[in-house]
Amino acid sequence: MGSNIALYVAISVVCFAISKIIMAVLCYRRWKRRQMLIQDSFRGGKLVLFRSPTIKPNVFLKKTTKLSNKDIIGSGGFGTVYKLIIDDCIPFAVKRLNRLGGAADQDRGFQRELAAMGDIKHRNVVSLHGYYTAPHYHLLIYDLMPNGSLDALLHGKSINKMLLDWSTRYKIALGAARGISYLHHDCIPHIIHRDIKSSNILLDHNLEARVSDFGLATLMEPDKTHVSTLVAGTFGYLAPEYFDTGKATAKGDVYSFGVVLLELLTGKKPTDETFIEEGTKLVTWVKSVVQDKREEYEIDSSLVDFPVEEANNVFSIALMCLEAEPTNRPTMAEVVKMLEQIKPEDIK
Ligand SMILES: Nc1ncnc2c1ncn2[C@@H]1O[C@H](COP(=O)(O)OP(=O)(O)OP(=O)(O)O)[C@@H](O)[C@H]1O
Repeated sequence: MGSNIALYVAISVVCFAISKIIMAVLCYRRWKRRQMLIQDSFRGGKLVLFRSPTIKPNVFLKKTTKLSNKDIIGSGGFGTVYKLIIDDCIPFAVKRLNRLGGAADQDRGFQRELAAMGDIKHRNVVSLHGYYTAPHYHLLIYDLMPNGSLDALLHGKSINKMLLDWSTRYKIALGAARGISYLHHDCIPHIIHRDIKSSNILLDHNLEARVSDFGLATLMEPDKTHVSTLVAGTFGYLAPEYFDTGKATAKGDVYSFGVVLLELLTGKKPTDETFIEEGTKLVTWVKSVVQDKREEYEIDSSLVDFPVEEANNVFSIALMCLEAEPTNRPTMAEVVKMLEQIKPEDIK
């Protein structure tokens, strides 16, 4: 009897171990299939594509390594961004990062991070298609967002601002909130963006928001990230506690998102003198606007026709996000729910 039990236990343990090994092999094979690696012996680099089976890797490699100044669409604290068109019709944005001369194991960490970023797929997050790594630089390959950044639309040429009517602004706010909420709550491990701002909210052909640059702050060495940055993040968007602790948190992202909401509502930059007049902090300013019921008068003057109650509700959400005490701020999942309640008929 006793020996029968021992036999059953042994068989169960062996079956369990075999099933785990089979699962691991299947996962590895699936992962291998999803990643395509091409060695570039000419430049001593390699191209890794996560999920672009329709594109011939050699065409990709040739075009990616031939980008020039005429292809530049912008530049930021991390590097220069180029437009890359494959087969005359498939557009990508390629971000060039200068290498920090890291050791081989640092490089492996970098590549692991990129592979994890490549796994992230959400309609409000800019997808990473792959990367090219060479001795002196890295190239990150993203979807190209044809309508550029929210920052450029809001604060660039005034003609562009006409695209941003009230329902578009609401759609952008909700989309960006969903993208950040996905990074915070649904990605394993959870991702803190660390640099939420209007120039990192890009817009697709339907003016749907896509959060970009997630993970970059952690990929790059802190002191190499941004000129206007204390450690990571951008002045005007940083939560007050960050100046004391230097620690990036999900509630810090919530604060930065509150600043973006204010930008959408008022059309002003977070560094606008209205917000910093005589030492007035952003949160104090919003609080006084909401308490004195002045929201309507602070709305962007280029918004001629908008539902006042909806705008007031967005103001109140911004105020909650900008609470000085991080624990008093809502989570991004709660922000999404509150925004959805403003226009329940519009929710898709
Ligand atoms: N995937 C993309 N599609 C279209 N344009 C993009 C894309 N990624 C970046 N850009 C544009 O390239 C420019 C530089 O972007 P980048 O992210 O390097 O800098 P930034 O966000 O302005 O500043 P920072 O580096 O401080 O985050 C911006 O004008 C941005 O709109």
